[in-house]
Parts: sequence; C-alpha cells; structure tokens
Amino acid sequence: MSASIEARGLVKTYPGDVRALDGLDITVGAGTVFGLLGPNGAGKSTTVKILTTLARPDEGTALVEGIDVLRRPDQVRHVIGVVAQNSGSDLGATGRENLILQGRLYGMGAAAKTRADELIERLDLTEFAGRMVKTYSGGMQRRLDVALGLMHRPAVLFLDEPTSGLDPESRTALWREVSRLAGDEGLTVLLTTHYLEEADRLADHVAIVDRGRVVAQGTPDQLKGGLHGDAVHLELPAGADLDAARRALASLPGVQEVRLSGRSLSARSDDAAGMVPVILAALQQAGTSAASVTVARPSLDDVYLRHTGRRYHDAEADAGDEAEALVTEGAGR
Ligand SMILES: Nc1ncnc2c1ncn2[C@@H]1O[C@H](COP(=O)(O)OP(=O)(O)OP(=O)(O)O)[C@@H](O)[C@H]1O
Repeated sequence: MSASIEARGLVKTYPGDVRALDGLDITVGAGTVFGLLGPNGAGKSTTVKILTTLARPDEGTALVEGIDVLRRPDQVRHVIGVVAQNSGSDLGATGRENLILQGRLYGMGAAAKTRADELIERLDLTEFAGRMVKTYSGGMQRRLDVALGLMHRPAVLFLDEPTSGLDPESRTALWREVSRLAGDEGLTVLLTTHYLEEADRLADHVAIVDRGRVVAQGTPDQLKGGLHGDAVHLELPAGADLDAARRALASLPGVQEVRLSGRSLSARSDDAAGMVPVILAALQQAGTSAASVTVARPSLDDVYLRHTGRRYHDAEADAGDEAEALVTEGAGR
C-alpha cells in the first residue's frame, strides 16, 4: 500500500523549553483512516500543524502525497483539507453560502455551487443548509466543518479532535460519515483524538502518542492482541497501603504486568476471572482490600498503560492539572 503521509523524526520545541514533539514518526497508508491517539498535550495538534504547513518543525521531514511540507507548502495546501478544532465558518451566513465561499477561495468558480450541493447531500446537511450557521447545534456545525474541508476535493483530510464536545449521538453520526468518506472516495483521513473509543471504532490504524513520541502503533486489534490474557483492574480504597497491595498481587503465580497508577492497580492473567478470589485473598492477607474489581478484555487503555506505565485517564487528569497550573501562573503575573 502506498503512503499518503510520511513523517520522520519530527521535533518541535516551544518557548519555555516545552518539547511538544520529540522525534515523532508516522506512516499513513493511502485511503485509510489513521488515528493519532493521546492525552491532552501529547503533541497531536502540533503534528497536524506541521503536516498542514501551519508550523515548521525544528528537526525532521514530512511528505504529504509525496510532497515535502517544508519545501512545497503551497502545493501541499492544494491536496489537503483541514478541519481544525475551532470552526472557521461565518456564523452570519448559511451553511450553503459558507461552502460556496470556500469553493471560490479555492478558485472553483461556478463549479463551487454544484460541489456545495453534492456535499450538502452527502453529509446530510439538506435540512439546515439554508439556515444561518449561528443557529446550528454542535453536531451540525461539525458536519459543515467536514464539508468545508472537502470542498476542493482534497486527497487527505485532517480532522483535529473532530468530535470533541459532541453528544454521543452526534459523535456516532460523524464516525459513520468519516468511515464512509474514506471507504467510498479513497480519501486518506488523519484524525487526532483523545477518546480511546473513537480511535478503536473509527481508525484502521492507530498511533499512540505520549510526550511527543509514538509509543505504539498498529491496527486496534493488533495493539490489543499484543497483550495476552485479560486485564484485571482493582480500585483500592483511600488510605490503603498501595505498595503492599502491589507486592501482594505481583507475588501471585499466573499474574503478570502488575502496575499501580494512582489508586488503580492493574494486572494481566490468562484466567483473570478465575484469579479474582485468589487476588482478593492475597490483598486481605497483605492487610488491605479492594473497593472494586473488574475483569475485561484488553482495551486501548491497557495498551497505553503497557507502553507508558500510566493509566490513560490519569495522564488526561495530569494534563488538565498542568494546563490549570499554567493558567493560574499566567493570571498571577
Ligand atoms: N504555541 C505554543 N506555545 C507554547 N507551548 C505550546 C504551544 N502549542 C502547544 N504547546 C505545548 O506543546 C505541548 C503539545 O501540545 P499539542 O497541542 O500539540 O498537544 P495535543 O496532544 O494536541 O493536545 P490537545 O488535544 O490539548 O491540543 C503541550 O505541552 C502544549 O502546552
């Protein structure tokens, strides 16, 4: 399969010594949906900015449809469509007017109207294409954003956090559209997401990004299949002796990859369900207990844990705390 996007050794440092990308490599096959998955601040948007010619890396190279993004940014812009996190549509115009204007900006002339109508139908915008965008719900606005990104028939569509803030129903509807577009039109889609489920359901291929690097990649099934056995997750009560609990679990035969992240203790076992009573007895012997126990097939959350040593939601919470600390710091100045 030919590559639609190839990025090698991307490094990007922002002022304040923030190393947003630390040698990121990705290869995206033509006509596939590729998910860059990572918690907030992992470096996903920075990657998209570089690939869409909006930022330059300090080091590394990137080709989109075989075109060098650093040497030929103008050519790259013709073959890509970008749906950024914040919509760029004119709220005081209708959806249809926005689409036609976008087409004209790309020099499509009279063909803009036909293309706008085609996309209105394809993205199920017919009912509200004649209404001003300021009256749209979040889901309608996102569908219009995708249509805007597709107006000039790009070969590659970048979607930065496409379903962030959408309700579950609108999210599922957008997933359907994106899968269909990639399938029907041979479009290559690179999307960033911090939703594990979104990457799992939508992407043919996922790269897990952590602190500016790709720590694992493959199809969701390959990534999950690389973990043997089932996952056991224990939530320990407040005040529990966390280290004693971890040691008790690690000492049990048939229990592997014991990891503690906050008060969550996780492990893998070929017979996880059968091991639950043994695990609870071992915790009790160690003078502690579990507030909850779950046994599950491996998920992308487990893949993330295996490669980073942290649970995904803990990494998200840490990123939230860091962002809050920066805002507080800035406000104090
Ligand atoms: N213009 C900037 N100036 C300084 N630091 C920045 C800038 N843009 C991003 N960063 C920092 O670079 C790191 C990576 O940010 P980036 O936006 O690429 O991550 P992300 O994975 O897309 O997260 P999010 O989903 O929150 O956008 C973060 O630590 C972020 O705070």
